[in-house]
Amino acid sequence: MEVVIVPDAKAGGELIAEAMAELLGRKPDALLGVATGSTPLPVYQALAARVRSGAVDASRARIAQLDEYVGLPAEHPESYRSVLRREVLEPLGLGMDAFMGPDGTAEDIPAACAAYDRALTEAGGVDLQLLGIGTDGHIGFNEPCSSLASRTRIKTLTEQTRIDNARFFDGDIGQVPHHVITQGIGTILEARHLVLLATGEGKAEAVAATVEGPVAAVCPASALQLHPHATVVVDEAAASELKLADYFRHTYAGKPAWQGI
Ligand SMILES: N[C@@H]1[C@@H](O)[C@H](O)[C@@H](COP(=O)(O)O)O[C@@H]1O
Repeated sequence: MEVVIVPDAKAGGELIAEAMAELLGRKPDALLGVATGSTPLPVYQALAARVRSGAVDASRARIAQLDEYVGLPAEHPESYRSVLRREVLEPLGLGMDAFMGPDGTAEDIPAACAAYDRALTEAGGVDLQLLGIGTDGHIGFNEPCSSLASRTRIKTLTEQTRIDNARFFDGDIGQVPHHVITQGIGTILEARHLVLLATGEGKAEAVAATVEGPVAAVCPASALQLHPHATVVVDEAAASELKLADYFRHTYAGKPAWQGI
């Protein structure tokens, strides 16, 4: 696992957008796995800016969703499908034909989950999966004690995650769904490159457990330690609990620029 400590969220966004740009340069129809939440927004903004300036051609990019609320109609402004249309697809100039995601309103949720796992495989697999992290160490919506081998399935949100996400629902926890569909940890680990971005002090403990703790289902993000190409990008605040911060700084500073992340 590589840990890159950047000065701030904007720098993190630029670094990851550059990795996506490089990927699209060598594989124009790359399948980009994207996450919701506030953390990844600087990545999407930086990538969209490169597309607008002509530095990147994203016209053949494909976008795969990580997780979704169960029961919110697709057109609800806070369904993750709507969020990704607004924050990722439209800014990149992509239509919904470039998008794949699980159906949170399906009558048969287990069948919809299995269909999504199959669709990801049939699409050739995710090339680069961008992840955020919950304050409890969740990735996607894989809450603590999720199986590290899990596939896409329905999960129940913890109270803490519903409190954290209430800000997207007028601060009203009553509006935050209890159930979600999420790519499983086993599904996520099949992506070719995992890039986790964490910013702010609120994520420092979860980041330390992810990077320096044991691989344990109680911290789902620690499963990244099992992946051959995982990059954790953190700002100074999110890095503040890392015991090996100086080592990570030193290693990254000595890395040849052509290697990217
Ligand atoms: N399902 C999403 C996660 O994918 C995201 O990583 C997390 C953190 O969000 P934020 O980046 O806003 O802190 O929120 C939600 O729970």
